[in-house]
Amino acid sequence: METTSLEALRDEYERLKREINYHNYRYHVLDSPLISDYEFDRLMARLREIEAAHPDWVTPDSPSQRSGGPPLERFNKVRHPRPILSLANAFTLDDVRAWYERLVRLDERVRQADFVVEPKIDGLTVVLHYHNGQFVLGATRGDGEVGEDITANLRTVRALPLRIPVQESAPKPPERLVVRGEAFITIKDFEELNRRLIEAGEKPYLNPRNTAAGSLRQLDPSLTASRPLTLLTYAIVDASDSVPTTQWETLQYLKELGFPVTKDAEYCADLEAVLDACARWLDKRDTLPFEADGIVIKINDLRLQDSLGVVGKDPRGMLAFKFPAREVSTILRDIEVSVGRTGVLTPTAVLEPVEIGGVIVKQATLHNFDYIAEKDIRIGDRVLVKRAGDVIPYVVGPIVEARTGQERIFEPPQTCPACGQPVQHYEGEVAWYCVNAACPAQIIRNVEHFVSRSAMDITGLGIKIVEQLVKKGLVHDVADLYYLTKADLLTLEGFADKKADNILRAIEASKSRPLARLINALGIHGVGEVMAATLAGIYPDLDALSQATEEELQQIEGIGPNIAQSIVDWFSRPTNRKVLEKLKAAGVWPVEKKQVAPEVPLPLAGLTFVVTGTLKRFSREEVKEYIQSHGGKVSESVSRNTSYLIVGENPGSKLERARALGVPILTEEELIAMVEHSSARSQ
Ligand SMILES: NC(=O)c1ccc[n+]([C@@H]2O[C@H](COP(=O)([O-])OP(=O)(O)OC[C@H]3O[C@@H](n4cnc5c(N)ncnc54)[C@H](O)[C@@H]3O)[C@@H](O)[C@H]2O)c1
Ligand SMILES: [Zn+2]
Repeated sequence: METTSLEALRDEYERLKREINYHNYRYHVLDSPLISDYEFDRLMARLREIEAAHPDWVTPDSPSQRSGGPPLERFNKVRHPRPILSLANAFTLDDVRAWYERLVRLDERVRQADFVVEPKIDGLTVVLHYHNGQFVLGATRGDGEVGEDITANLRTVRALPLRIPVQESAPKPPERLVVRGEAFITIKDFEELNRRLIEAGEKPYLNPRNTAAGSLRQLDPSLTASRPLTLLTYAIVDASDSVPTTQWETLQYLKELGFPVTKDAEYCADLEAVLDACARWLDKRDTLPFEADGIVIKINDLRLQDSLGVVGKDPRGMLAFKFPAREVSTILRDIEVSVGRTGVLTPTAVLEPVEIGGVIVKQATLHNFDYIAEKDIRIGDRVLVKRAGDVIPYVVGPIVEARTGQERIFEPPQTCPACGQPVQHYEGEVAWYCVNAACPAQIIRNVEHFVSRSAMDITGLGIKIVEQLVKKGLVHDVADLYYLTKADLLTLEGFADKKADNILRAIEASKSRPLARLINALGIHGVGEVMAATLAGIYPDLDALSQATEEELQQIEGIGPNIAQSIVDWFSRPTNRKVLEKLKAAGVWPVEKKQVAPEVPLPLAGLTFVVTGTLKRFSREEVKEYIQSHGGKVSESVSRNTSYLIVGENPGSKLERARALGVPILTEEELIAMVEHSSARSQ
């Protein structure tokens, strides 16, 4: 090697050591990492590569020679009875085979060895001391030799037995027993914790691991107690009496004593079984209730394992097989907003391209504008991006500690990115909408809805044809359908005389549809079939409807302030008015004879309703307004005072509760029937 490149390598090595030591400090001491574990592991892998080529460069202060971080000053120190070691990593099945081959060369007995594989819980190592069955001391790993005394905090962890054996019938433990385990937060509890924080207007946590670590290292145990920490144990560090000599028996033994032990450990008779388990676990990882970053492969015979010794901080007889990365950090360059087919504005993260689990990711979802605000995600932030299974990559949140001050707060746009028209927000909904009937981003869907069975019912105009019409520029809004000529249609793929004639005839026939269908066909937010029929019963034509005020509309049964606002807003938009003019000019202008609505007592007066699941004819907002306008009350939760539960598709836990309380259950059809029946009766 030339001297210059050797010097450069040496520089890189020194730089890496500094960088890794800094990230170790952020992760282990501050519980506040700046990069993802995946990126950290890559730095470590590079360091090891250099050290393998230049063993003479390695000094005791190299991160490869140390485990964890030094204990914090504010805690009492605990010297571990034996070093609390780390694990070497494998990223491929070949790495696992190579590990095995190395061991066999070192000790022939490994050829006969059996193994245990366990999920590698992404939490915090804890070392638990028991004296005469009493929990007397609990420590963090610290630097592997000396940890922090967090006994008071660990006492608040419910899964930790304060006295063993938990069951009288179990064997009596040795007088002194030191057990190693992992403290962590389950994915479900973590999400629940974040949900509560967001509700309270506080900032959510970024990941379960650092939340668990931070929670256990609080000076105030009552803070720890308020966090949903749990525990799994997997090893005996030290004992004053004889204890099992295999890993498999150790797990059974710990369980007998009353310690929490994973249900997912597997016994493997040989290397083939281990490799098979590694492959299976790549899918199985998602079934775990906690985050796991891999599985740990352990030689079952603990004496053999011990005799193989340690390299740096890693015992030779164990290996971590790491799952492909799912979370990587990168820079959020920009936030782009697009409008979907339903008119919903959706923000997308434009990322500095980054590899996650073998795929280059350049974009990720940010869900909606509320999400960006709740997580305080800013343009220019270093963000964590997650890509798991088939899920579209999404931004987990910003790494606030990495901010430079150059980040920009994102403001949701006031206008639609596709058509430039002002966007609309509805009370109680997260989304922002473009409600322009001529918005190019929504035209295909608008036309599809317009021609559908429950709207203008234009038979033969399927999705493929609608797409062609829009793409060829023959249709810019729904009114254009009535200006199509036979010549236009014949330019479409697969069209001959007869097909064109049929479609023109169907379009012509739709002109005589009743007003209710036309109102439904316009696709006004919050106005479905039921509401359209109500409106058509009151207003003779679209001119009359377009002049209705919000106050006036709110007098109508089934219409509350949101839908009233949505209707008035729709008719006030110049682009939508133009569509109406074109419809009128084409003769699509049904007129209803006006009925005089008699005074009727409200049919749902005195009743309280709760709704669960997705309804077919109403949105949540609509059904609420429908019930309220008919005199009923709507409540969020089922109680003894609930008169009826309205059930849609995929109902939630409210259904079980209603059944338990004997609350009668209705479908939405039954609700409508109830209203109409009692209206008819009272007339
Ligand atoms: N993002 C960062 O800046 C940063 C910095 C430092 C370290 N890290 C991360 O921290 C980890 C390195 O820490 P490490 O030295 O503890 O190594 P490790 O996490 O790779 O492996 C060892 C640890 O695995 C845990 N473990 C979980 N389940 C186990 C089981 N069933 N059997 C045995 N052990 C089990 C133990 O706590 C043990 O300490 C890596 O994941 C690394 O990416 C990240
Ligand atoms: Zn638009």
